[in-house]
Amino acid sequence: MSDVKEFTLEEVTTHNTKKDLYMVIHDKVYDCSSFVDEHPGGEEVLLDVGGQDGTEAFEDVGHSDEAREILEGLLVGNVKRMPGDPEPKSHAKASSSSSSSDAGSFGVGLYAVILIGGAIAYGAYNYLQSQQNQQ
Ligand code: HEM
Repeated sequence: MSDVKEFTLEEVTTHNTKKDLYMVIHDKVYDCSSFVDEHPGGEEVLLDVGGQDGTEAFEDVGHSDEAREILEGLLVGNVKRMPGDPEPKSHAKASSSSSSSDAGSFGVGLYAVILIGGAIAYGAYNYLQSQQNQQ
């Protein structure tokens, strides 16, 4: 795709039939018409978000890298935001990155607790052993 076009959200909404199916994902416009029949998740779900912002639907499924590669091949342009257009749906992206960082800090915290707990247990064991040896 050498010529990257710009589409307003209004233009995208007109492409909402099986034969002419556009979808917005992360503020880019994809022409899914050729892929509808091949979609492993079925055509229904694609038709549901046809002409709309499918970012959340796409991200919620947790599509593979392969799916993202296919998506790149379907790219036809960028979204041109007009005043009054809804905000880009970056929800899924933002929440997944924040939740993964939450999970990350929780993981580190848990790791620290296990390490410190282990160290205390080891110390207590050594202490008891030395007490026993003294008797
Ligand atoms: C043009 C956009 C899309 C492309 C290129 C695409 C591509 C794919 C691919 C390649 C798979 C196979 C599994 C994987 O590799 O992740 C898949 C599975 C799936 N997709 Fe999509 N998808 C798109 C949009 C959507 C949307 C908007 C939905 C809405 C919910 C959706 C729902 C699903 C579901 C539910 C599966 C799982 C099917 C199963 O494992 O039984 N997909 N998709």
